[in-house]
Amino acid sequence: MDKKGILLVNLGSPRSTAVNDVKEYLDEFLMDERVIDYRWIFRALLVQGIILKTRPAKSAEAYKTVWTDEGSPLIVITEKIQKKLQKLVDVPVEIGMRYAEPSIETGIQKLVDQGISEIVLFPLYPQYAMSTTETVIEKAEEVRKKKFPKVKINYIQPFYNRDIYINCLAESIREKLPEHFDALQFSYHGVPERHIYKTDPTKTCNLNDCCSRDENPSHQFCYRHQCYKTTQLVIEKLNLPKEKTIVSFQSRLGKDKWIEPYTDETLETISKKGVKNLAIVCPAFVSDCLETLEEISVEGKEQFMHGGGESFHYIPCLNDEDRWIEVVKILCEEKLNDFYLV
Ligand SMILES: C=CC1=C(C)c2cc3[nH]c(cc4nc(cc5[nH]c(cc1n2)c(C)c5CCC(=O)O)C(CCC(=O)O)=C4C)c(C)c3C=C
Ligand SMILES: [Fe+2]
Ligand SMILES: [Fe+2]
Repeated sequence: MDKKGILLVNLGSPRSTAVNDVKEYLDEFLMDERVIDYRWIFRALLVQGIILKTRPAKSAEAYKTVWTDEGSPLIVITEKIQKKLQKLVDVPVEIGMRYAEPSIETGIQKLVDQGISEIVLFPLYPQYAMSTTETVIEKAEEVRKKKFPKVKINYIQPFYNRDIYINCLAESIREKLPEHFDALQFSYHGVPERHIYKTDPTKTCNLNDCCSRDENPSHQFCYRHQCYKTTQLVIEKLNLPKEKTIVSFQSRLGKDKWIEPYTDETLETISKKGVKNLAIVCPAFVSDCLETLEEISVEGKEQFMHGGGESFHYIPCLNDEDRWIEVVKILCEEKLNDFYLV
């Protein structure tokens, strides 16, 4: 029988906080046509001609504030997830990053070196976007066809609305919520509006009321809907009144219109609406990273306090919590079993 293995795929981080390493990482990341989706020549002009001239130095400073002795939080946490999962399953588990090292190719190679020919690949993103799940699958397929044509890969689909995930996220939030808070904010990574229009096969999403409708064929590829759905399901589990919750989108880049409302603008203004004590969680990320530890916990806190806020409580990602590892195990096992059905 063919030997099976698991590859956990996360976004990836620079090799170090040196400006040149950050530049190399941003170059690979932003030249991905599913991240900056302009024609190659315009993408190259924007990324190499403008962004990479100034951003690497600024981002390197930001990375220095979150970097640990073991390395980038995102990589270190993904390794911890791998180690804990490995204790629970009887097939080899490796990790791969969409950008930089250890790459998806390195991860598949490590599995192949152990005699594995059937891989369950888990993109560690709850919600679908062309810059999340889609780019991971595209890259893995490119690598598979070029280097490992005999290997079969079974992909785990976005799990933003799965009961086991929602229960896990809700319990994790419940444990970490402070006793008193005026609102719980769900801040998701943003994407340009154009990405959502582009990936909507039904061309019906208007990025407005339709994202919060219960049934709509566009939802399968609508990142904004999936973020709202995760939020709705979690607040139902937590029994929170909807008025005590806020959804927003963070980490804009460039001049395009990104999905709204924007986290930074929300943080600066909500105290005027009576939110003085805020709890905030970032469910687009399963592991803490630059975007949560710096952009939200540090910059976001400053924005909120500057706007008149009184207390700011950041709720960490699921990281390597045991209940989350259990969910990862169940989702992987479903796909491992799929191989037996084919
Ligand atoms: C969680 C899902 C993510 C989506 C969707 C996403 C889209 C997206 N990101 C950029 C630009 C940048 N993102 C950066 C960091 C970053 N992004 C994600 C996740 C998503 N990105 C993570 C987990 C991280 C942190 C990585 C780490 O090492 O900790 C960065 C780099 C940092 C910086 O310079 O600010 C950029 C740039 C775009 C343009 C985009 C959608 C089109
Ligand atoms: Fe990002
Ligand atoms: Fe939508």
